[in-house]
Amino acid sequence: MAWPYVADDTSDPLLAADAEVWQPFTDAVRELVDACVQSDVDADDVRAAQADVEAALARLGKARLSTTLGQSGTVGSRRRAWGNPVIGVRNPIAPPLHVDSDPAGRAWSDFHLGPAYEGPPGLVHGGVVSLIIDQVLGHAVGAGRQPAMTGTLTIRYERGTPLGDLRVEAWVERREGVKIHAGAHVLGPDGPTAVAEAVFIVPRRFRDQLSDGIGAADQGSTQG
Ligand SMILES: CCCCC/C=C\C/C=C\C/C=C\C/C=C\CCCC(=O)SCCNC(=O)CCNC(=O)[C@H](O)C(C)(C)COP(=O)(O)OP(=O)(O)OC[C@H]1O[C@@H](n2cnc3c(N)ncnc32)[C@H](O)[C@@H]1OP(=O)(O)O
Repeated sequence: MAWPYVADDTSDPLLAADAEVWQPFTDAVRELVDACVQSDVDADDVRAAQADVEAALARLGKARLSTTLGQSGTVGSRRRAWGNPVIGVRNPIAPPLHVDSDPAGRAWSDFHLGPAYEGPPGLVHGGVVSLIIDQVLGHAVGAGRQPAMTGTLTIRYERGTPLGDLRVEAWVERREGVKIHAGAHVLGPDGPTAVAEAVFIVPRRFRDQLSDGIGAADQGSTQG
């Protein structure tokens, strides 16, 4: 199977200009989602707001991409992740996270989760915790420029993760051929709330393209 992205020739300045248009719009839709789960207005206001949203939908629906955003972007550019549900600049489902990483295989992010991510009362939905951990693990593994996918992800929920300000950290522990073992945790105000172990796999279809790095000596723990 070929590389899953359809590269285009959009320049970085054009992408940046595009992001400046879409970022504020996405932020506004995200606020709309928050209003949807928290507003306490009466039925007339809800119906009027619905008509406004339907008008916006009609305007946006005038043109549509023929592929998903993830497929249509240029490899190596920010656009590839614009639809991503954790970091995507065009996805209001994304909190969004800004993830930092280093070449040693560490990744981390300080982020905020509001009521749209609630599971148990006042706490983050466990699936959302998993979503965020998976993404940031992907950055830790991807920092070594390995095209790897999550093979197995095990999460131990130590205690409820409170809505609000949180931090996630992930690290590559070791490599065994095409398998990359990594760890992660989510930190709340009282310490770790969820601790994860993962095995990422360099998919069969990418192995031939990767002669460097794969099967290299163990990297050792890089937990910060
Ligand atoms: C893929 C394109 C990625 C390109 C990325 C490029 C650069 C990266 C840069 C930045 C990245 C930044 C952020 C990343 C963003 C987000 C991260 C989110 C990650 C995800 O959200 S990703 C979606 C969920 N993920 C899946 O959708 C996987 C579905 N699945 C498969 O696509 C296959 O199933 C696969 C590939 C897993 C294996 O298939 P395969 O054919 O390549 O494997 P094969 O049989 O050859 O096994 C070889 C050795 O791996 C062992 N092994 C096999 N499977 C295993 C498993 N599941 N767990 C543990 N070990 C496993 C065997 O036991 C054997 O081990 P041994 O050699 O010791 O016997």
